Parts: sequence; C-alpha cells; structure tokens
Amino acid sequence: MALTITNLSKTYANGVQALKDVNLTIPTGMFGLLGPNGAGKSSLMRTIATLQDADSGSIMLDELDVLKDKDGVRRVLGYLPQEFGVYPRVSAEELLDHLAVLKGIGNSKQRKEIVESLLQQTNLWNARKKNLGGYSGGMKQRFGIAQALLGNPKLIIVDEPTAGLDPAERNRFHNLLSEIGEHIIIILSTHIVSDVTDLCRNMAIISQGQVRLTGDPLTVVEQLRGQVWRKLVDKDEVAGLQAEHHVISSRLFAGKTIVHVLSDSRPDGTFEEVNPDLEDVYFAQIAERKSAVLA
Ligand SMILES: Nc1ncnc2c1ncn2[C@@H]1O[C@H](COP(=O)(O)OP(=O)(O)OP(=O)(O)O)[C@@H](O)[C@H]1O
Repeated sequence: MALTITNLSKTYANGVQALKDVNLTIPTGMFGLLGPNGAGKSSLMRTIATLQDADSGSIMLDELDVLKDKDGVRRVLGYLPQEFGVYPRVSAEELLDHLAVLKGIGNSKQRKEIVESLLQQTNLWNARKKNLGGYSGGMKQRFGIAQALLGNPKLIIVDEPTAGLDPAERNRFHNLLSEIGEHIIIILSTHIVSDVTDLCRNMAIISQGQVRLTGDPLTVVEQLRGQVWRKLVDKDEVAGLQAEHHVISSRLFAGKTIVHVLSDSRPDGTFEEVNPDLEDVYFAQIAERKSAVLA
C-alpha cells in the first residue's frame, strides 16, 4: 500500500500559497513530515484527510482517488488533528462509544469489545470513567489515538501530536504509536525533529509549501557526513560567524554558544567535525531557505 501525492498545490483566499507542487510517495510504516510552523504541514494533512480541497494535483491511496472519493477515504482513515477538542464533561468510555457509533460500528456487543480494547491499548482503562476535562495533555492525546484507531484504519494521520507534552507523556505516546503496526500508513506531522528520529522509517522535510528532501533518516543523515563543523564561541561572536560561514544552527551550552556550520571542508583549524544528526539535516534545509529568502 502507498499514498501517492502528485503535483499538489493550494492557495488560500488570502493569497497565501500553502502547498506548491508537492510530490511525495508515502509507503506503509511510520512516515515523518517535518517542517517549521507555517510550512504547510496541516494544509497537507487536512487535504489528505478530505477536510479541504486542493487547487490542483492528485492524491491516490493505491487505487483510491482521495480527492474524489471522500467517503471511501473516510472509511479507511483515522485522524488526530492538531487541535483535538473533547467534550470535557463526558468520560473517555462514553465518548469513544459515541464516536464508534458515528464510525458505523452499530452492533453494541462488538462496540463494547472494541472500545474496551482501545482503552486498554492506549493505557486509559483505569481512567475510562473519568471526564475528559480532567485528563492531562498526554492522556488527551492518547485518547485522540484511541478514536483515530476506531474502525481499523489503513491510513492514520497525526498532526503535531507531541507539542506541549512533557518528556514522560511524549515517551508514552511514542511507544503507543510504534505499536500500531507496520502494515498501515501512519503520517506523523511535526516540527519536533526527535519525534521523527525516534519513530520514522521514512520522512520528508517541507518548508514554505515545498518538499525539500525525502528519504530514510539514516541515509539523509549519512549524506551530510563530512560537511558539518562546530565551534564553541561567545554569544557576541555569532553574528561575525554568520557573516562569514553558512551557519545552520546555534544553541546555548553552559553559557557559551555552539555553532554548527555547513561546509565541504573544515572552515579553519578552530572548527571540529560533527557527527551529523537529523537536526543538522533539518536545519541545513531550513537555513538554506532563510538565506535564499534574504538573498
Ligand atoms: N484557512 C487558511 N486561510 C488562509 N491561510 C491559511 C489557512 N490555513 C493556513 N494558512 C496559511 O498557510 C500557511 C501554511 O499553514 P499550515 O497550517 O498548513 O502550516 P503548518 O506547517 O501546519 O504550520 P503550523 O504548525 O503552524 O500549523 C501559513 O502561512 C498559514 O498562515
């Protein structure tokens, strides 16, 4: 099974072009769609989830035409949107049961079994009678996955699921996602690089509505080997370095600043080579865009 996106474009009524000729092939397993705020991730996710139309292009889930056969897509889709609202005065068990009815699971005995098993799977069984208004952010997100799993979806979309979760909740959420299975397509849209590093076998980086890079994380990281260099400097030296080098990131460390620079060879003897990681890949793509915009 594969989701194939071809020449997809979308401009909103206010003139913002959120998607520019997007081409992507997404195989089964967990796929990371990584990009900064405003990159177009949610626009793409909402289009795949049949919640908004594109101006041009096509999306196919194998033989299923996603942009035309919306009912067909909805039957096989599980969606956890960026803003997942819950009814605060309803328990998890009640709301999941209600959503199961809406999904077309009419047989009450079967529904009870499904609801129970999803509450177990998402580790919410002990909190099933509790009103959702009293759930923590992590519990709400796990509930979001429980509802997305209703009806055995073949395609699951989770939009920015770990933003705002503390490390323990994020870890729990990761474990849950990684257990869902290899045989369906799960698209994880995020601006958090380590979500993709930890979970995804394939990925794409999107910025300003365009796909900048696709591949598997290990390979794209390996392609950057020998090109990333670092230097520990005082904060007031950073601007000078930026003027002279292709700085892809700078972050504070013990009161100093670690600067990562992209260069085919060691810029000078004061730089040391970095073992690149996915953050370097990401920042290299994003920084290129920034310099392209500034130029
Ligand atoms: N309904 C809309 N009408 C007009 N512009 C929109 C609309 N939705 C999104 N945009 C704009 O389209 C661009 C892409 O937004 P989108 O929400 O798809 O990005 P994103 O990568 O999901 O970012 P974020 O994580 O901030 O939601 C942004 O410039 C945004 O302001």
